Amino acid sequence: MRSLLVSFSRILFSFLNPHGSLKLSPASKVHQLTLVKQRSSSTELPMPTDLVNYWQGVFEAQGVPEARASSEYIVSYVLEAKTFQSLRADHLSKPVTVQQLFRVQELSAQRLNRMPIQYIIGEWDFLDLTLMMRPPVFIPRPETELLVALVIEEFQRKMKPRGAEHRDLAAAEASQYPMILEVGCGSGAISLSLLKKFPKSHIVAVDKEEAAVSLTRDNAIRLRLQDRITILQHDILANHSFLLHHNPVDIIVSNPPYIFKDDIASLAPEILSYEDPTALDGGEDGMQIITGILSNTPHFLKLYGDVFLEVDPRHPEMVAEWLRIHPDLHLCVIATHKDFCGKPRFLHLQKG
Ligand SMILES: C[S@@+](CC[C@H](N)C(=O)[O-])C[C@H]1O[C@@H](n2cnc3c(N)ncnc32)[C@H](O)[C@@H]1O
Repeated sequence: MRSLLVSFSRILFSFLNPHGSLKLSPASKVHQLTLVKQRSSSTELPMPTDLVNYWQGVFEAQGVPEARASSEYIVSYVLEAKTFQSLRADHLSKPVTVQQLFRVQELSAQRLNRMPIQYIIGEWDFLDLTLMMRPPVFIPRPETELLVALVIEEFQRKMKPRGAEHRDLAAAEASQYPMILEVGCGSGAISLSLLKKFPKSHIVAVDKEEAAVSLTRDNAIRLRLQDRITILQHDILANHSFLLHHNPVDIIVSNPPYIFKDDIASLAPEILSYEDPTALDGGEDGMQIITGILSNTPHFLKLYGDVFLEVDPRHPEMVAEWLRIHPDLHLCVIATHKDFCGKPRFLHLQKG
């Protein structure tokens, strides 16, 4: 019994010191003793639930946000399950292996360095898609799912024209396989979700960054959607010659970089240290890419075409003001939609 305790303590010691420099709080030390006591009577390796509890304690002690969720994601990933809840009973009822224990330690050390969990496990769900994630490409946020839902709603509304709303039959038919341009595709979350929903659509997805273009391409291939998407590395603020080969589109959609320059420094360490600043920084007033997109609508967008944008809650008024001094664009704000927190987050504009 004594040798069992000693060997488990050794394993535990190394797994308690993922950095060597990590200082554990007194609470974690108490937890360490409890864990040894609980497990030493049966086996020298911890059970998955003990491991989750343990790393949750370490993350909490070190001020890592979403400590429980982070710990559960890491342990379930190492045990090859999507979520901790989906782990089968036979997994939960036997101790982890030494390899699994060290893999959890390795990934947890990354989390202690504030790497987002999405980069650690290398994938993330967006609507009904599982997308690969790679730093520094922007990690899709839950509110962007609402942006996609708005685009889908608008398509579906146009597919069922009635009475006075029925502009013309050709437009209604075209809306069944709309041509779409996404500016700033990142991991491909928006474009690929729309392609999945609209099996006849074609999308042109552009991004300034090579890492984003390459990740969108890899995700498109993984989801077998590569035949209906044209992915281009392009800066929307540069000339638009890239679109000379493409017809104007029915829809432009974008979740552009829209953070005000002064707000960038106050973002969480997860974002500041790992995500590409190009994906976030919208310039002094957060409007740089937004106005870049709107200024290009004469070249990109069909008459009666729609623009859907995710923006900062201060932007809807600023965009309306900006459009007042750019009447030549013939764009009008159709609606502003709120996010989960009730903040004005999405703009629907139309050309006509
Ligand atoms: C907030 S991220 C959105 C990514 C993805 N659409 C999503 O919602 O998860 C903004 C994206 O715009 C790209 N971007 C920034 N400036 C750009 C520009 N001038 N032209 C094209 N893309 C740009 C960034 O590289 C980044 O991938």
